[in-house]
Amino acid sequence: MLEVRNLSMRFGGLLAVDQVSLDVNEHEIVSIIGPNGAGKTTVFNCISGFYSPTGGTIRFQGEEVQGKPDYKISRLGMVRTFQHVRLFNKMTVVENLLVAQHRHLNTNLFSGLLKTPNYRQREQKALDRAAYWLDRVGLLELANREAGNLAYGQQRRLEIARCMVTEPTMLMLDEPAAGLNPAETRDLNHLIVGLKEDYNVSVLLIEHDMSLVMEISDRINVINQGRPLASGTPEEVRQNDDVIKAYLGEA
Ligand SMILES: Nc1ncnc2c1ncn2[C@@H]1O[C@H](COP(=O)(O)OP(=O)(O)OP(=O)(O)O)[C@@H](O)[C@H]1O
Repeated sequence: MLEVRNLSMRFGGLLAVDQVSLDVNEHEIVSIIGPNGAGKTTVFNCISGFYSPTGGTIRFQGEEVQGKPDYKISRLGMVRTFQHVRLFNKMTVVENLLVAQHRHLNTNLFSGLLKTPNYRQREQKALDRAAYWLDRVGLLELANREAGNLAYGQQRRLEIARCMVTEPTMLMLDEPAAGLNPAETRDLNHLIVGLKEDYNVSVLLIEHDMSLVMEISDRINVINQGRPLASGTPEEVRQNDDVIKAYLGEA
């Protein structure tokens, strides 16, 4: 469903991403790993429309999307989280999920002002979806808390719920386990696998926590200094000499 070919991104004199190709098929969890500064987040930013890549093509469900703005890409069904949590801290937990749906649906201003029956119906559906996802990620009891007051692990789950209320077909997670304790990381593992199994979303994941990556990934792409280093199943990548060298070099 996602097909990235020869993706490149140059920032002035720095070639941060150099000819990276990767695929995500339906019903797959695919990870991107690599040492710090390898270019993982830049790849994400190009795919999700935050950057316009300087080279290569990105096809999502057959359509070329490179250079399209992020809101258009998310409406095609590809949504992401960020390395650093980006919630509306002063809004409540449930409001965060309602705003996400409004932005996604491009709600017509006039139908909103006039509160047409159709608008009310959509509002109710948005609320139902928000409640459903809060329950699914274990935050329903905290629906009316300010998002900024949640514990860090809860904020991470809320971010995932915020993606899921828009009913994506592909979820992109940028270091979702960063800052989580081992128990929270285990819960996250179950949550991500559950999203794939129960809602048929494909997942593209950047993650430094190797045990999580190895456990849940169907395939892994390794990049190093912007360039593709290896790809394959967790077992293949684990045994790849270049990968071992790159990681030992970093340590
Ligand atoms: N907007 C930007 N302008 C200039 N350089 C950038 C920009 N974004 C990233 N870079 C550079 O591109 C390179 C790759 O960065 P990137 O954040 O993609 O790496 P990463 O693999 O995600 O790293 P980490 O694991 O530390 O998050 C780095 O050298 C970084 O400094």
